Amino acid sequence: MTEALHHSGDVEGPTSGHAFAIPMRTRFRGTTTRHGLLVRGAAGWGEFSPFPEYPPRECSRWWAACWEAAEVGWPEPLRSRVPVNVTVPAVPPEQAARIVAQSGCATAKVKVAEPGQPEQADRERIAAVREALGADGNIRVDANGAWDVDTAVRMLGVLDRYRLEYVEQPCATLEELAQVRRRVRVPVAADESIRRAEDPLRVRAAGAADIVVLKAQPLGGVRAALRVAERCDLPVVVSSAVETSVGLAAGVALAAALPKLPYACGLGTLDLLETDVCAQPLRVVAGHVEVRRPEVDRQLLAGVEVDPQEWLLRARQAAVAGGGDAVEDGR
Ligand SMILES: O=C(O)CCC(=O)C1=CC=C[C@@H](O)[C@@H]1C(=O)O
Ligand SMILES: [Mg+2]
Repeated sequence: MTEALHHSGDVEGPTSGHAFAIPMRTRFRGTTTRHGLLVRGAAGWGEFSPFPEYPPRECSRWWAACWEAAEVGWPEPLRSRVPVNVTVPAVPPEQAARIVAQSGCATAKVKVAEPGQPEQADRERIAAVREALGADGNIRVDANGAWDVDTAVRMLGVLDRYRLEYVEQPCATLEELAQVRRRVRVPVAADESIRRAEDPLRVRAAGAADIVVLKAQPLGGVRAALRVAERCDLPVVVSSAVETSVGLAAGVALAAALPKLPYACGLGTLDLLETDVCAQPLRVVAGHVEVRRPEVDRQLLAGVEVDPQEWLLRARQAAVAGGGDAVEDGR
């Protein structure tokens, strides 16, 4: 595919691109289809795939990441492969155990506090994951900010019987994270408080986290995420935004460029999608993902392609809302 990214500069966004709709193997983050836009620029393919409810101002960082991938490229890698965790959605215990057993990963990140599910479902899922991982495996849980402080303290007391590596975003606000940190043994990782914040750096001043979750697309690209890591000066873990191999390649480039990688990365999410747009997808092999940049396969893309107009408009609105951040963030 040879077309370049047709755009009137990064401040006005793309005039051409390929929108996709890919079914998911299991419901994750409240959806069963992953949507987004792929654009081809001088440096390669970029993915713009903010979640549907995000407003243009928040999507501006997602556009900056896409622009960096398509027009600028990424920093040189420090490693040739990155360790990854398996991602376990809010599924029944038997299915959770199967996902872990088939993954080849030594670390599992398990969704808990799923809206509409009883607390017992979390206890059963974590018990099954511990059984499947064995005593030496690492288990981290992600509540996506759904608990209040008292519920977080109580639930972490129960779930830590299975020995938790850390809890991701137990509550919604920095203040609540800081309160939970003072009351539980389990380390606290900030995710939404980083990627959805006007100022991701407030997390350190608030004493709200032991660990910072870095997602390349939501933070504005690889270089922007590296700057957040440097300024937060806390241990970091890289995680995806459940992208195709195009978007995942940015997360892999981020994990490859970090000086230290103390935690397995949440970059094994291609398995959540029924299919991909690359003939050599960034799949997990022996608990790792290779550091490389897969090419888009035209036939695979055609199989999931949808009308791009809505997504081109969304990307242009994000670019305008960013007002040129892409240039600053992308270089
Ligand atoms: O970190 C992982 O294991 C996979 C990525 C992942 O869990 C998420 C990706 C994007 C949004 C959320 O649904 C979720 C997260 O909160 O980290
Ligand atoms: Mg999270």
